[in-house]
Amino acid sequence: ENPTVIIIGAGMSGIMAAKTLSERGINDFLILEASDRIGGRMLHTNFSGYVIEVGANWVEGVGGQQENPIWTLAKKYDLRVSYSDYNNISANTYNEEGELLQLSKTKPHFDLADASFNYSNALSFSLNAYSEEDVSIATAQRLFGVIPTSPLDMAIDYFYYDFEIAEPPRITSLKNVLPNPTFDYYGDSEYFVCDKRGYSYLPEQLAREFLKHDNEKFIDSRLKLQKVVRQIKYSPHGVHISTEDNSTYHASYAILSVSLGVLKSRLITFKPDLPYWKIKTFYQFDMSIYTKIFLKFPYKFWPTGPGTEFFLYADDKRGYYPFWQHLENEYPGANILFVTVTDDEARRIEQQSNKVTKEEIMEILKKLFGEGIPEAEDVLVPRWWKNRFYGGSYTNWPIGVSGADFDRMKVPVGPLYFTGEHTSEKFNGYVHGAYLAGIATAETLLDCINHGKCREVTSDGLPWAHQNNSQADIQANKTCTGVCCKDVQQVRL
Ligand SMILES: Cc1cc2nc3c(=O)[nH]c(=O)nc-3n(C[C@H](O)[C@H](O)[C@H](O)COP(=O)(O)OP(=O)(O)OC[C@H]3O[C@@H](n4cnc5c(N)ncnc54)[C@H](O)[C@@H]3O)c2cc1C
Repeated sequence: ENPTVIIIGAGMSGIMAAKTLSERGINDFLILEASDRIGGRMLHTNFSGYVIEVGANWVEGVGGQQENPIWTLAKKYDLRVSYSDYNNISANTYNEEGELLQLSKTKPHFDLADASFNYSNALSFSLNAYSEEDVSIATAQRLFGVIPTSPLDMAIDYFYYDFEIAEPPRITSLKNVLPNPTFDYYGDSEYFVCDKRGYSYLPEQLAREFLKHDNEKFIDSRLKLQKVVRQIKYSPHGVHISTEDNSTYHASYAILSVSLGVLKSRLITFKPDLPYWKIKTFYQFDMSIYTKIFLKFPYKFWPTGPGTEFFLYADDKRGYYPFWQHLENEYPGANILFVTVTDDEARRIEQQSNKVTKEEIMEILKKLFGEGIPEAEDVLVPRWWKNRFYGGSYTNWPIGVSGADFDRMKVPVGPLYFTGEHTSEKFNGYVHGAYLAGIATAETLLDCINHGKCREVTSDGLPWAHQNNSQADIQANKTCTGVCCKDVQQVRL
């Protein structure tokens, strides 16, 4: 039968949207998920006998005044985690020749990066306080007076920025990315998930709270797996959704939780086309690529013990296999290393064979640990960018996108509601962002269904409530930039 709401995607945000609807009395919903599982970018696999996380790995932002809701869940479900201590990275840094650098050599460079980072955070506050225009993080570094150019400084710079946000400082918004609200709100600590059940155990458990299941699997007809949505027809009367296997579904509303990478692609066509302002916003925002390449060796040849978990390699080329981690703390005896690459390097690596990638990696490891090291027995190279259900790893806020632009990301278009990590203004890119976005989008829709409070937008896609303008200002059409405030249309007709 025709449900009230169809939710597209069963990642963290889609599950939270459905759960929120269910808790608030809307039980006639349908979840259409392209893959054969719940969790989306929370994805684990078995690699040489060990469960590793191919997608989201850390609960990020722990130990602050407010508790990260994902940390609350991790505790509730007793998720196995390991504290990530990055403090010793300056003692584990190798130069371009593969030489382990003395702390006395690296410390001044890390101290300078720290000072630059603090300056950039302070500058961001002042830009925000005075509503000044946004600049990139790289511009802040120039204003500070230090631009990382040596291999060592570029590697440290990579560790400070790219390793977290997966894109370089020159394209990242200072105003919206620093200080990172995740650490600002929830605390500085990060915990690495290393649980046999996988990180996706959390969205699965959340789904079990409202979907029928037996011990093994979900048996609720409202969850349909392997349903790839290809077309959405929408009108004031509702939505008609077609999937790749030629099924069609009808509902009054749809919540799209697919990634920004999918929205940028042509996987789903809309009839009529989405408005220009909506599509432009999707294209303006960045879907970054963050790739963890796992390698299994017959024995370990890298340092282990306290303070060795992470190491940095400073190649001449910025971002060339820079950040490494061993899994001895989590899985003693696993003999697994992984290296993280992002952005252009991740894109390049996705397009070459695993054999070539392995050769490139072995060349670096031989430089660091000697020619006598054994060959990797197994290598895993995830391809998030090429995967049509993701089109990248997670979003990053680039310069040139204002808060008003961002509001257009989540604003509904008629009966189509949007959720997902990319719609979380403060926590985009994170699991907790997806979790909170799912709840927020469902609540917006509930306001419309239950109270007739449906979002109004201007013809330019700005939510009507966006500007806290006085009525007089609105009438004088003063404070709306580039948009006529009077030109309001009720999208849900
Ligand atoms: C490599 C990597 C590392 C990360 N590391 C971290 C980390 O350490 N900590 C952290 O907090 N976050 C991390 N993240 C980000 C985090 O995983 C995401 O922010 C979060 O999981 C996104 O959830 P979502 O529900 O918004 O989207 P998704 O998880 O992408 O869910 C969307 C769902 O829609 C489905 N779908 C797509 N297209 C269609 C279609 N046409 N029809 C039907 N269904 C469709 C997808 O299969 C998917 O299940 C990482 C992500 C990646 C990829």
